[in-house]
Amino acid sequence: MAAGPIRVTMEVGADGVALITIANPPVNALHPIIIAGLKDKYAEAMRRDDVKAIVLTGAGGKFCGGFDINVFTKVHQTGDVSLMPDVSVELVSNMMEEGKKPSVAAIQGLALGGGLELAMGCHARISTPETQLGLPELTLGIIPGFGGTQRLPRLVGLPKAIEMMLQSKFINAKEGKERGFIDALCSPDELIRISRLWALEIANCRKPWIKSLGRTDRLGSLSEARAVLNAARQQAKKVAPNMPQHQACLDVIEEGVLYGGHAGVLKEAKVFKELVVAPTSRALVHVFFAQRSTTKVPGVTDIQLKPKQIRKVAVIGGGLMGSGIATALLIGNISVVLKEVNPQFLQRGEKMIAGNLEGLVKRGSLSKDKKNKAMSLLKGALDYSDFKDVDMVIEAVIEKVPLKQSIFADIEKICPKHCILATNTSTIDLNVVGEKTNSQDRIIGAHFFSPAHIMPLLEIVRTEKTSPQAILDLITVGKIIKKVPVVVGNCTGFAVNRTFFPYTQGSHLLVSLGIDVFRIDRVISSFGMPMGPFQLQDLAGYGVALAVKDIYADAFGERNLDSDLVDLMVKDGRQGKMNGKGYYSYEKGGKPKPDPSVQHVIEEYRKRAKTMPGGKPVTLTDQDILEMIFFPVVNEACRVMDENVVIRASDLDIASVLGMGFPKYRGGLVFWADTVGAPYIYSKLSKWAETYGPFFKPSSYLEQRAKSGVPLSAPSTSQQGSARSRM
Ligand SMILES: C[C@H](O)CC(=O)SCCNC(=O)CCNC(=O)[C@H](O)C(C)(C)COP(=O)(O)OP(=O)(O)OC[C@H]1O[C@@H](n2cnc3c(N)ncnc32)[C@H](O)[C@@H]1OP(=O)(O)O
Repeated sequence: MAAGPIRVTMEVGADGVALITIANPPVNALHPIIIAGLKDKYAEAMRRDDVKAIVLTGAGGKFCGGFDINVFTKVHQTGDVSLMPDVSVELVSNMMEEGKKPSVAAIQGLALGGGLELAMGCHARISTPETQLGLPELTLGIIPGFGGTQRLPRLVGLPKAIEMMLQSKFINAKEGKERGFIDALCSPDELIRISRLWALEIANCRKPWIKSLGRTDRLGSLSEARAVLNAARQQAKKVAPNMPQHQACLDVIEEGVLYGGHAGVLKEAKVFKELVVAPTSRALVHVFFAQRSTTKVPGVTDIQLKPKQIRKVAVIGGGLMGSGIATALLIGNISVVLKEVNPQFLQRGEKMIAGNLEGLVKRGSLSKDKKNKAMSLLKGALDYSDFKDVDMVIEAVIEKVPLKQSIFADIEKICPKHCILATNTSTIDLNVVGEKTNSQDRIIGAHFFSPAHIMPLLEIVRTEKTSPQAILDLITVGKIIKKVPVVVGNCTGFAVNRTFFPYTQGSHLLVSLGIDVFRIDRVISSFGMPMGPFQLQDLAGYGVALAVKDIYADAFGERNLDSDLVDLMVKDGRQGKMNGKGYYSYEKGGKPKPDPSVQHVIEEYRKRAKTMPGGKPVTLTDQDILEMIFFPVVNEACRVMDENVVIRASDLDIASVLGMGFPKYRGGLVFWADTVGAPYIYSKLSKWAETYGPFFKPSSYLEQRAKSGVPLSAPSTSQQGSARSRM
């Protein structure tokens, strides 16, 4: 047993209770050392005559965050599934549940995944009320592997267990108690004492000695179980069509319903081993760690700076973005001054914020009390008098350079010296925004995605002059308001919009070649994007597309595709979802319907584009369509990495997943591209560049990676001193 922070300890009290404690900060993950320690201590406890009963708990106020996910990464790197220790049968079933002495789980903070499965192998569960309980394994592309698929349905009933596993929904211990899953609730101070007494009561037959796996009372009749499972299968087919773990989890649950818990546990172990090496698990485990590494920023988070407290933020502009940003800050308990130019606009902004908060209450993600508290932190303003003590300003006005420049010149004079001056611009160069100030070190981009109170990504844009303190402070605010911050360099479109500019343009090029708009959308949605590029354009509104057109043309030169499709749409009286008329037609409350009357606009576009070889539509497979849209995006991602706009490739994976809805189960854009392979992408792009022009021309980064066989995601050896670095 390791002597360091990773260890399992056992103390036997005079009462005859052995207290076994898991210690592996920060979440007591079940590292193989912990598993070995648990087996060791359980064996000892069973052997010793002075031990009558066992209490299992976690150190530092947390029970356990589940099996150590780092081990999955090792399995993925080596392909060696034997790195997974046998826990399900050997430890949980044989040593704990079937052990000759009773075990009680003393739960605090969280019991997730393998942690909750250990608790379910105990004969009773005592918990503090707010403890989070859940089996989130499916989010990692696997299923619970320590018996959870069998014990959870037996403890909370089939429908609730399926919801908790398939949707990875947590419940708190209070709800667990109502469902009979948790035996008693108590305060943290009382937890161990009460758990010890409970364990002794079981040992003395004064409380029931319950083995979860043998229970059937909560499973319902066979026909009821079948109906629940079938409904869940249909639902999974709809919401997770490309993810094998959902159907696999239901199959394993069904095995246990039909043939008993033990048979279910055996099938679970087999299926778990198959899934853990499958591509979905590789991708999702990659995303888990990638998401947590975005806030590790060299030169910022590793130089012992302390984040300043941000208590009050001014948001300039109460439009869609400004009010969304204000909403996110208010929910995070940060006071907001919302500044507008006239009372009408201010009122509209305040109304939008109230509406956003109300929407969250309706969805059940915000309590009424919290909504009222949030509203009480909001103050409207028509001038800068309330800016004297703000810690941060976020400007969210329309994308006009002179307007932004004059705002920044004004706020520099009024705000305190420590105040961070942030802009929510999605395209304009930050050096231009701050040109008329002497505060370049405090100027930073806080690029939220719409709707800002819901979308999880916060792109933090730094220039060469932005101070590490300003970056750290914005990262900290981002975390407080539950966003995933990704720090990127300053360039046109920053990381997300720049990488994805060919996404829309590629879809236009395909249309000009004669491919049907709705087929393109279907292919892209079946790949896993939330919607296709045309539906997305309808949703975003054509204003954005028109506003960035010239900016992209200037910045991207010959690889920019000049398309007038949107201009023609506008000329035809279409504004997308906004006026109910785009590529699709929209009725209130209804689903978007492909609009056949858009065809004449498309025909006109094709006539003008003259891209079809010999004037005839080209024939493409669905795979061609997918590749012709995504490979140019990967190509731009290569340039973004080459210029160090992102710190690491995995930041672009997270930005693509959270900012664009790239399917998480494909690991993000660059991870996916590496599974396809740089040589293949390079050869395809080269061929298309010859046929269709420079839009497809491979970047030198892609060419070099394709020829050297080095993955796209591997850090470049010359990264530090790159002359083109944007950091
Ligand atoms: C066989 C079994 O059925 C299989 C399993 O048990 S699979 C594992 C199931 N468990 C999970 O999926 C839980 C994963 N963890 C989480 O959801 C969240 O980390 C949490 C809710 C526990 C805590 O969240 P939060 O407080 O925001 O902290 P967060 O930044 O996520 O995590 C803190 C650190 O713990 C690490 N960590 C959390 N859970 C971990 C785990 N199960 N294994 C390894 N490391 C873990 C994180 O990587 C992070 O490390 P870092 O500081 O070096 O970046």
